Amino acid sequence: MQIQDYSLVLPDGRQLFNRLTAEFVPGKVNILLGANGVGKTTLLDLIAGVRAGDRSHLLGFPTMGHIGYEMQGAPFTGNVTVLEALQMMRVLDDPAATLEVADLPADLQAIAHTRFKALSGGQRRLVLFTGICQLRRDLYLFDEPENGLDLRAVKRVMAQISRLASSGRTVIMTTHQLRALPEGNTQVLVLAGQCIAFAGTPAEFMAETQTGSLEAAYLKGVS
Ligand SMILES: Nc1ncnc2c1ncn2[C@@H]1O[C@H](COP(=O)(O)OP(=O)(O)OP(=O)(O)O)[C@@H](O)[C@H]1O
Repeated sequence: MQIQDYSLVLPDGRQLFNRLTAEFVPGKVNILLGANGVGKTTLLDLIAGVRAGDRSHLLGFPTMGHIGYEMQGAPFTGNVTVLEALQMMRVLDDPAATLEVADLPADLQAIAHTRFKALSGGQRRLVLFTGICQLRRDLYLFDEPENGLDLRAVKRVMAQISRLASSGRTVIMTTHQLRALPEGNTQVLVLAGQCIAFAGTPAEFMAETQTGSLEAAYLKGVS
């Protein structure tokens, strides 16, 4: 899955991408890093097809119906319960599917009948994440999936993302939290200077920047 030679100028005249080329490795967690405002969400929106753009620069990506995208923000109205929200997402794949409280991850069972308007921000994110993961998709896009989650929830989310990749699905995620990344098969892509400034394994990133941690590599790599 590749983006080739993609340039984008924003409506206010700022150039966001300049001949950006990126390769996302199938069956891996591809972790997109970069400073605030550098264009990570814009790239995910483009891949997902929720942002208009010249798609001739996108090669090998599945079509929209085969992509699961956890965007920032919750797409449900306040009166929908957690169980109803997950049920609604589940029928996207299988109209006859039913969901019981016992089918939910342990951390969501206790709030299964709570309405969205009564959930915390982190709980809303967890519901949305869980709903996306229960869909069978070839490509999953997660935009800062750890955002607002407590440490235990972050571990569950990252473990689930690792499982998606080890089951052969491709994941592209953005994050600002380098201390809690998915384990296993990961590739780091650093978006800086309007293009992908580095792509490789976390170990290669540290070797290239001659640093001993991913945080140090990031700070050196994007400067
Ligand atoms: N609706 C919009 N209209 C105009 N400009 C926008 C819009 N949304 C985003 N931008 C601009 O596009 C640029 C990239 O935004 P984007 O959300 O992709 O960055 P990001 O790398 O995901 O940032 P962050 O890490 O803060 O989430 C920013 O400079 C932002 O000002």
